[in-house]
Amino acid sequence: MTSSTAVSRGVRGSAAVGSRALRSSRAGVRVVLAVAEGWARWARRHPRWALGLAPLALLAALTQPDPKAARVLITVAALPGLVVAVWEHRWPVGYRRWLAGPSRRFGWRRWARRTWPVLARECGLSVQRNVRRRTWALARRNGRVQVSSTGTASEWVPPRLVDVLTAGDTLTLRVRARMGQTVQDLETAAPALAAAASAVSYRVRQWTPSVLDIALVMREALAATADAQLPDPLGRDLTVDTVPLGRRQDGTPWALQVRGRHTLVVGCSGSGKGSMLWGVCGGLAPAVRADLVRLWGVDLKRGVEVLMGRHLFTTVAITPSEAVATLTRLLQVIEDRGRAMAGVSRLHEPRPGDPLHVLVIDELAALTAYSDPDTKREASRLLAEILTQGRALGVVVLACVQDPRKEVVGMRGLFTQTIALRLRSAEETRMVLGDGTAALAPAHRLSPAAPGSAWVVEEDGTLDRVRADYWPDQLVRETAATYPALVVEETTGEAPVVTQPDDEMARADVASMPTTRAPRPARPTRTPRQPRTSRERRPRESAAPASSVSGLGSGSGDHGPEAA
Ligand SMILES: Nc1ncnc2c1ncn2[C@@H]1O[C@H](COP(=O)(O)OP(=O)(O)OP(=O)(O)O)[C@@H](O)[C@H]1O
Repeated sequence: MTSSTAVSRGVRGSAAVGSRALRSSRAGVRVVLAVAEGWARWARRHPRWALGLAPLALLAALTQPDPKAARVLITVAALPGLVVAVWEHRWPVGYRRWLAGPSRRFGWRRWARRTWPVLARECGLSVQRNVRRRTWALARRNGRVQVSSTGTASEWVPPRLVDVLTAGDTLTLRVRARMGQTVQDLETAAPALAAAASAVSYRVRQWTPSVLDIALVMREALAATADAQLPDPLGRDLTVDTVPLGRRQDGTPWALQVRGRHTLVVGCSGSGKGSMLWGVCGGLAPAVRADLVRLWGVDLKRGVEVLMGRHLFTTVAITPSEAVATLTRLLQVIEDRGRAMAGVSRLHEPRPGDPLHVLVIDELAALTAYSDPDTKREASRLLAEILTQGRALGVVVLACVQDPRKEVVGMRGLFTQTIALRLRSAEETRMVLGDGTAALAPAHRLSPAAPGSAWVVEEDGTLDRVRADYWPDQLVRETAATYPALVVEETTGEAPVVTQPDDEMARADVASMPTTRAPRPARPTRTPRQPRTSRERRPRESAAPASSVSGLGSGSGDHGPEAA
């Protein structure tokens, strides 16, 4: 018995010693991990320092008399920082995705949750209330023993922070208005919250009637220029609803709705209107090649901008009379299509041969404000008709202008979406984006160092900051050469000529163009085209436009003469 007890004691004793050793080694591992994590965080914020400290730690270790201490020194002082710094340097994308991004977002969430009571109070969202509190303590009062006592205390009551969400570079505070408060009160405090969080900008979105999302953009994702790429050929779905134009302020892609929208792009000189124009024209290029879209260009600044990608356009007008002829032709298209669609369809569906017509006007003011009175009057009348009737019939307008005043763009209100590039004043921002937007979407404060940046109004009424990708001249030429328009029309308003541009010729032509956007001395002369033989035409693509000489692109399929 004695021996078995001794044995069992011995076993228990050794087990206890073992488990103690295990516990202490686990604790040691936890300490090492905590130190490494702290190190990694520090090293992430200061990668160059971390990298610089590694040789110092190595030096210190080499001069250590005790080799064990030297090893510990190297491990603790240098290794985590070194690993992080090397990771960031060699694999920046993975580093940002797996370490820097999550750790940054974790920090934002923790900061928001911890500081919310103070944040809400300092930003004017909390109220002070007197509350009755019961405290539990034994006390003798008036000869009686009391277990608890009640008293009043004053405390700050913030609105409830329902959730804290992070995605990309955005920290979103989902806040429920407290009793007696409205979401407008929460919205008013958004600039102060953004400033307290050192956010680059913010946007608000009503989640429910009493809950507001305040999205704080914590890092500037739009600082760097991004070059556009040659668009991919059209997919099978043949859709032209939106065109990708660039990035949003949270780093996600930004696409513009084209079909069913008239777009007005406003920005002062050098703000990057060209990026928007080529973003749309270049983005639609594959659809142009499939005759799913036809681009009609009006550029009264001698065609400097639009002629850069001439092959993409069905027609280009560079004089006031040509512009009026172009607008007249488009109105004719609207009338023909309207007749064909009446009672059949209420919204035009583009298809090859029955395309979406996009009128692209580079400087609208040159047509509606600075041309001679007759042209001005006629052009404004025609454009107003196109803007009011064209949308559902598959004729949309994209116009760029520097000055948004009513005397310059009288039909400003007829555009269904606006893009505010850098503007000159808060007043202009209000004119372009609407009342009350100057504070929420300060387009007049966009940096001249970031051309192509703009504020846009989203479908749900929220405002977002975006930046268009840059279209260098070479890319414009290459895109035009790769996807030349199938149908080319003279600007005099004559019947369209269906052509199958010779790709080789187009490329050679493009290669010989000047490399900068220098004004051309004169418009390239074009010899009247001879009708082509049926063998030269593409059977399907040519059939529709050829038969629609007077009704260019007016409905096909279900609702158009081309259906026959
Ligand atoms: N998205 C962009 N990203 C970076 N740089 C850009 C971008 N868009 C334009 N830029 C730069 O800004 C310059 C001016 O752009 P752009 O010619 O498009 O301005 P604009 O608004 O059309 O001016 P203007 O009305 O005087 O013609 C360009 O030469 C280019 O260097």
